[in-house]
Amino acid sequence: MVGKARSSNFTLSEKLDLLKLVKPYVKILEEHTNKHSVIVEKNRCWDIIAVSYNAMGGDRPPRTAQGLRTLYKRLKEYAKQELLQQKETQSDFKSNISEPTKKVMEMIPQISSFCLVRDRNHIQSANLDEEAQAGASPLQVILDHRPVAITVEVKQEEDIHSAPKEITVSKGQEEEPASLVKYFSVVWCKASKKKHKKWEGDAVLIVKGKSFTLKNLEGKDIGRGIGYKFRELEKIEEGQTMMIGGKEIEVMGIISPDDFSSGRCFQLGGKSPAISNFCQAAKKCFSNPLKSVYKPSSKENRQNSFCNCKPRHDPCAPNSLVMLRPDSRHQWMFNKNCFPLVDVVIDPHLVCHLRPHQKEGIRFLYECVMGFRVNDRYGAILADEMGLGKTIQCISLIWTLQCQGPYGGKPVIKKTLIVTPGSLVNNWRKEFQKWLGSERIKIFAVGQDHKIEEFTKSPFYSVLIISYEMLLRSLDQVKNIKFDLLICDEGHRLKNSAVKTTAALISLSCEKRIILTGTPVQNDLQEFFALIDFVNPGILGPLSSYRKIYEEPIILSRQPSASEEEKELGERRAAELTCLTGLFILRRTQEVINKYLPPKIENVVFCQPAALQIELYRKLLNSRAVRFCLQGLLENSPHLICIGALKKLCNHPCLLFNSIKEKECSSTWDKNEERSLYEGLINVFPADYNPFMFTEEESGKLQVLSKLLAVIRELCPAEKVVLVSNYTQTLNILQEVCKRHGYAYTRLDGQTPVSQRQQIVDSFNSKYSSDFIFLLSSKAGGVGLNLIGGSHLILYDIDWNPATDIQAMSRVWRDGQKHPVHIYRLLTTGTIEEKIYQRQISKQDLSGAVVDLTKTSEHTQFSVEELKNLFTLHESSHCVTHDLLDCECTGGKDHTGDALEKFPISRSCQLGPHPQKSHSLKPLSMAQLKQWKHFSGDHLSLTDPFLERIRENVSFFFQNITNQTTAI
Ligand SMILES: Nc1ncnc2c1ncn2[C@@H]1O[C@H](COP(=O)(O)OP(=O)(O)OP(=O)(O)O)[C@@H](O)[C@H]1O
Ligand SMILES: [Mg+2]
Repeated sequence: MVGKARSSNFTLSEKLDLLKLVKPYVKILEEHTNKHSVIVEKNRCWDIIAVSYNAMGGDRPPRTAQGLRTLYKRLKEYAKQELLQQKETQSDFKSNISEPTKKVMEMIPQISSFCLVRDRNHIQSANLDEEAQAGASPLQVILDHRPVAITVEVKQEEDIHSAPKEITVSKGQEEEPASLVKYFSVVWCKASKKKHKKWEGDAVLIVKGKSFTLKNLEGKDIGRGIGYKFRELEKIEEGQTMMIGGKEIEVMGIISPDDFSSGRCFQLGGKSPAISNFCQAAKKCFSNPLKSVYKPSSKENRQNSFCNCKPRHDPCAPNSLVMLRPDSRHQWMFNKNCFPLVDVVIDPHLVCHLRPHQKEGIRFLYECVMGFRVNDRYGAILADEMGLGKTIQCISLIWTLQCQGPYGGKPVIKKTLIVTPGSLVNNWRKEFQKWLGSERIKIFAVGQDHKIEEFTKSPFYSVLIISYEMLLRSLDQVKNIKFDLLICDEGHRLKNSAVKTTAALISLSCEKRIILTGTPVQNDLQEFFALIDFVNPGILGPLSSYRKIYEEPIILSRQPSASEEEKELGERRAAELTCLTGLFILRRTQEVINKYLPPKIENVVFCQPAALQIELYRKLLNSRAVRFCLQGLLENSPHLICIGALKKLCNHPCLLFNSIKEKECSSTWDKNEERSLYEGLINVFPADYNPFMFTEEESGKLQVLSKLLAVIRELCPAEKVVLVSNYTQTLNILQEVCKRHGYAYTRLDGQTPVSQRQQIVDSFNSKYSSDFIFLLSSKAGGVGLNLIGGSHLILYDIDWNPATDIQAMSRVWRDGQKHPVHIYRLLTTGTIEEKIYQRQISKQDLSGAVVDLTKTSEHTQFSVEELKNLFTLHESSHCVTHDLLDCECTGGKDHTGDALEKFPISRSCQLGPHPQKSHSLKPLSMAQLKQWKHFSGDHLSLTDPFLERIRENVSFFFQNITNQTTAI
């Protein structure tokens, strides 16, 4: 398929592809061949090459069509030689070719590979691999598919520069046109009479009726005008040069509405990543085309290298997991020494343990880091939901790349760096040992007794595991080690490129980068950019253009006031962004492993507040501080102090008592906002109140908890409980309860030394452990932990951020869990806790609010209306959340609501509407909650023995069972 037939019908994308294709040729030819300044007029495709080059070049545009033709001839010659070469593989034909030509040739795979990517995505789907396999040389295939062989008609330079016509402003007589919108790709410069224009850049011209907008390729408006003669605007066509709004423009092509609304016309622009990276890639190609793939030394005998070209494991064995073979483009770039292709096969020792989604995940990671998926990009984001085994997928990848490779079987990597939260360093080490034993691979986990120097000195270790904190401290040492693969576990923390950790990781030169995260990465478009830019630097262009092209239209389209047009544009841009990034992001939901897991019984338990709590609550709501807040006097954020106090009270009144006493003693008490909140509150407590002698009866939730622990102990004596709170002080109270009841416990919170964390986890998970309770501060160290020793998890308090709670709840229901899992989420009826829960499940749906693991309630913004709602106590309701569901049941019998949806289904992802899956770990929505079984505490026959025993203090339950077939 030589491109003749397509010469006159090129889309903008194709033209720009072509520009990228030819630009380096022009440059090189300009340096090394005779310069013939010939203007190409008729064929706009060639023209755009010359013009755009001109826009980037010096004063006098080269416009060297002749040079291009010479180049094309050379390419053809080269192709011929290449074919000959297939017959005489031993001789090194390249040595006969002159230096500049050689350079051009070396660039061919880079250039054409770029075209392949674009072809696949946007232009056509030429099956190059198939043709390559059918015997054509890679180069021949590439040449045949590139739109290079087009007819060139040459005109004299003088012909082209007729004076541009000025588009005239309408005198107001014209009738209003139909608002058809047209888009054009143009080059522009300031108006001048010079013959040889110095084009200043590419742009997109949008013409609508009598008005126009000119946007540069970063999406910024650089010109606007209204009141033009629409008949003239309507007539604009390809090739036309004109003056508009004080700028001279030349129309290079028509942009389809589709290319505009997807934003594709901007991606391919002059300063866009595509070009700059392409140029970089071309440069790199001259220096070291093999990159980190094994490169034989010049002395190395090819014969020798061929010795180990058998696959390490049998690719034909039943159940073998064989990786994708590199395509012709990849071979061309990375197998310059023509090593034989060897199948990369995952070690069967691992494969026998892998779940199907994990096999798919390994294939995905392999293709990303090898650069199979996106040309010259080696990054990936594995965003599987929590507990899906991201660790084993990475271990399989590391082990494979370290021992194998597609070219002559040579290993692709030598050293891997794994950066992870401190509490997971040892978990990684253990997982390596679990899946590979201690002989196959030598792992070094940096810790107090294991200094990084040991790793540097020893040739045995190939994997370094280090915490984010330690990485910062020993960055200089880490930088001195050459790592070929970098894995960032719980990598959503890299979402802010300004933070030190991200900057440190960016400074490592490793190209193959993987981010692992169980938290959705698409909640916030800027954070999304940071993560993408980390794994595949520059792929979305500079942040400024990303904002204009994607973020702004997408966010605008989500505003309630968005016009149909804005909505459509936003959706298209979101779809395009998903499509662009989807090649290297993989996310699977919990559903894929549900079938391997025991049942999960999830309960939301609404606990009646104790009398003392109600009294204190009323008093707090009547305080001056709360009244100020409701008047909108929110300077110094007094509302956050009020919220904090109410939350403490819900956990236990003694926490509030402690706070008041603490403040009373502090020197700033008089000036403190807290004074207006706490005034008179101490009198509500009994005169001899001693917070250390707190009782369970003083807190509704504590009463329920205490009963719950007793019934678990009684009904399932062999099972254990994970008890979660986000507050250390609350954990102290829970710990005291354990002591009082004689329950053996262990505890992990922010203060637990990193070196001890894994030991604590292991000991709890061990069947020999006598611990009944694991006290966990979820925020301080919950991420990534496996607490499968526990089969009951109680969430004592609620966080604003649903992700924090989901993180905590995912610790027990995961691979390896033997018992049915019971999850209890305790909320105090009618209080702020219910409101936070509602906000988690409904408010965030409506606003599309962004959740952030690192942000605390201190960052939460509220309107006065919202504060009014937060600062209301609903004393007479059994469950305000149920009241909001619009459910006609009275809670008197088991009820599963109908599908009536008052609230929209949760959408945690900003990149387009995704259907909510019931078992995925996304925050629950109101509509889904309504589907849960629900009943009031005085319901007559509770079938759940655990709930039966705690009902006395409970006003309402919601229950949902996953994997019900085998439940309880
Ligand atoms: N194929 C498997 N067979 C048995 N157990 C498995 C398998 N895959 C993973 N596991 C176990 O499942 C548990 C969870 O795996 P892992 O810690 O890798 O999850 P994750 O995806 O990293 O979750 P998180 O996002 O919470 O960190 C681990 O104990 C792991 O050993
Ligand atoms: Mg993990």
